[in-house]
Amino acid sequence: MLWNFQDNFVIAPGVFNPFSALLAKRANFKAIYLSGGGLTSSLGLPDLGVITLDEITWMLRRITDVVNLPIIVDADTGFGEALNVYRAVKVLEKAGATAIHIEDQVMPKKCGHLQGKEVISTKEMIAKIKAALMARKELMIIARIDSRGVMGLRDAIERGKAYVDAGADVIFPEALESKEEFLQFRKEIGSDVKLMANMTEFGKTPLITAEEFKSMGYNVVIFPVTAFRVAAKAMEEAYNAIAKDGSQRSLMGKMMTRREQYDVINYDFYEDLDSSMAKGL
Ligand SMILES: C[C@](O)(C(=O)O)[C@H](CC(=O)O)C(=O)O
Ligand SMILES: [Mg+2]
Repeated sequence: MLWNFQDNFVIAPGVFNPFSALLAKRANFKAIYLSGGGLTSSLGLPDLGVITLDEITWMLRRITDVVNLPIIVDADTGFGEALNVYRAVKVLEKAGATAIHIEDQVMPKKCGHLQGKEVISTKEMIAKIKAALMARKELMIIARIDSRGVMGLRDAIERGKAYVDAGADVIFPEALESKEEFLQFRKEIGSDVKLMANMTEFGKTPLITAEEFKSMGYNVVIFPVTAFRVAAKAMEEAYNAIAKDGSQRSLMGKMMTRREQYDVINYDFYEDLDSSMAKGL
């Protein structure tokens, strides 16, 4: 689905499968974010660039099959060099991505909020951005800068300017460490550049609200792994309770009911379709 930037400010919560995406839509979000961190964890894998283009595309297709919302896709480093970025953009756009972000880390990439990251040169990243622009039809290209934790804020700002000059549609300064840094980044990059912020937990960025990001002039804010982390804790509790009590009695009040679950997946539509088929329509 095409991006509608008319609002000029969008909150995109992270999703990691179609069910989570359906829940985000029911909560009235106008866009969603397919998180590499959430997806890899749900596969029992680390977010170190070990999943393939095919794997994320498969999940993107499953999500866009059932949820009609703009979706930003985490394309990590673009699955290789500029040539791989070119192909990734073709494939992800065809599978329904509205925007993708590619980041300037070397492989193996890491979560942007961890220590020990390394970045590629500005020149190499510009080649990736240009390849992405050549490949896209309408997909938005978000350039993620991972250098704040490696070379400092000044380097991140300079990269931001260079990525804008290369034609990136949106700039994503990763893992800034305070509101002051977000403000300084906005000030120095200029008011006409679209900016995305990442409000992940347990990382380098303190908790900042969407409203605060909006007032600091950011255009998109993602909450990439929040729902996954809450769900993970709830699942852990459920397994432990069953293991301990041999019963789910203590969990009943915490569950989505069967009715609610079926409403999310539009169950009745399929039942009705089946019965009208049986009656010959
Ligand atoms: C935004 C992110 O790229 C993601 O994959 O969701 C991660 C989030 C996280 O690990 O908390 C990131 O690198 O910040
Ligand atoms: Mg990621």
